[in-house]
Amino acid sequence: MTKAKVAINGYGTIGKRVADAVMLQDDMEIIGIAKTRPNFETVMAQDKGYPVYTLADRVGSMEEAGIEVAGTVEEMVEAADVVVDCTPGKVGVTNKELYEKAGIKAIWQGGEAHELAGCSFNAETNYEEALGKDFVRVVSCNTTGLCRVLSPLNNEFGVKKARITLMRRSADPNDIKHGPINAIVPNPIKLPSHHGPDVKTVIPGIDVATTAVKLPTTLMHLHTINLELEKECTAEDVESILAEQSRVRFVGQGITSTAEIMELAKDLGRPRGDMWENCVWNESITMYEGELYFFQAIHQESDVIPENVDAIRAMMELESDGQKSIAETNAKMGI
Ligand SMILES: NC(=O)C1=CN([C@@H]2O[C@H](COP(=O)(O)OP(=O)(O)OC[C@H]3O[C@@H](n4cnc5c(N)ncnc54)[C@H](OP(=O)(O)O)[C@@H]3O)[C@@H](O)[C@H]2O)C=CC1
Ligand SMILES: O=C(OP(=O)(O)O)[C@H](O)COP(=O)(O)O
Repeated sequence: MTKAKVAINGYGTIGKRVADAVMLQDDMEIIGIAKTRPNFETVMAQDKGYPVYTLADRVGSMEEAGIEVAGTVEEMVEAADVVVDCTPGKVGVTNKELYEKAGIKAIWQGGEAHELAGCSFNAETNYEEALGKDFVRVVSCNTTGLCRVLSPLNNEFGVKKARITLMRRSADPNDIKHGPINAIVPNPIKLPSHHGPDVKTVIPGIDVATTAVKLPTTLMHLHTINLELEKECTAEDVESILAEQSRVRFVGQGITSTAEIMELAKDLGRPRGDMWENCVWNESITMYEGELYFFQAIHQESDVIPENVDAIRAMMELESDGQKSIAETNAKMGI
């Protein structure tokens, strides 16, 4: 089988994880990664055998630091079928012209606007929409977590109204620049937050509104979900629909916090301690005065990784059936 040639532009939190997940698949491979600086992540990429590319004016500084440079970012995209842009939010938009010029497909992340790609993606919800597309955006970690539960519940019971509060980790564990360290910050202060409108780019027409605050934690986001449903149902009915979702994991057995979920991920032997699935406390699933409530936690560093793999498969038309792609990605990653 000819494998799809994948380039990763931006090898940080998301980029390095996408690279490793792609290499686990049979139908795609990494042909290069791009970094701007010769730091430990660049050295690790080289040690793993990924050809390292960089910006044209950074070749010298990379080589001085002992990195073997395979070429410029322009040369990397020329050699690829599809580039996964994992540069920081709002940087990705500046690369569109480069990808168009090279005539290759591109995937952006949730830090970019929907309009950049015109197709916002969540594998469980709209895999088929991305088939053969040139440009796709994998929605942000929180939006991915919301789509994974709202989509099946909407299909089964009809979501009349969704009102969701997101408690966001304020920075990733390796991030030494962002806070707060000792405060709770309404963010954004203007409501609603971007997540509700973002969900609508994947599930058109759904009535969803979100508010968000940032907390002094780095581990995971936590959502309080409140839904009014069209069809009458019990908490058990909801639990059985969520139990069928391969990227939703029920947590209990003494797990009362995001910290214990991260410990579970390490105990499972997951690479980097990643938790790719939404973690729903099934004990929290409650029907109260006719409305549904539950809590879920989202590992921001890793939940979008299998979605990027599925997006590549759809855009490259390696698999036309979304459920088959999800099953393949899950099997290879160990979900
Ligand atoms: N972190 C998260 O929790 C999540 C992030 N996202 C989204 O994923 C995207 C990437 O975020 P994340 O991985 O956290 O970001 P990081 O800051 O961890 O990584 C960004 C990478 O891009 C590189 N980079 C910076 N500037 C450029 C440039 N001009 N050209 C090429 N590469 C560049 C950096 O390299 P260098 O160090 O060499 O400068 C770094 O490797 C964003 O859109 C974000 O919103 C989505 C879900 C979750
Ligand atoms: O995609 C994410 O969050 P989001 O769903 O709140 O936009 C990531 O956690 C990155 O968010 P950040 O912009 O707070 O670094």
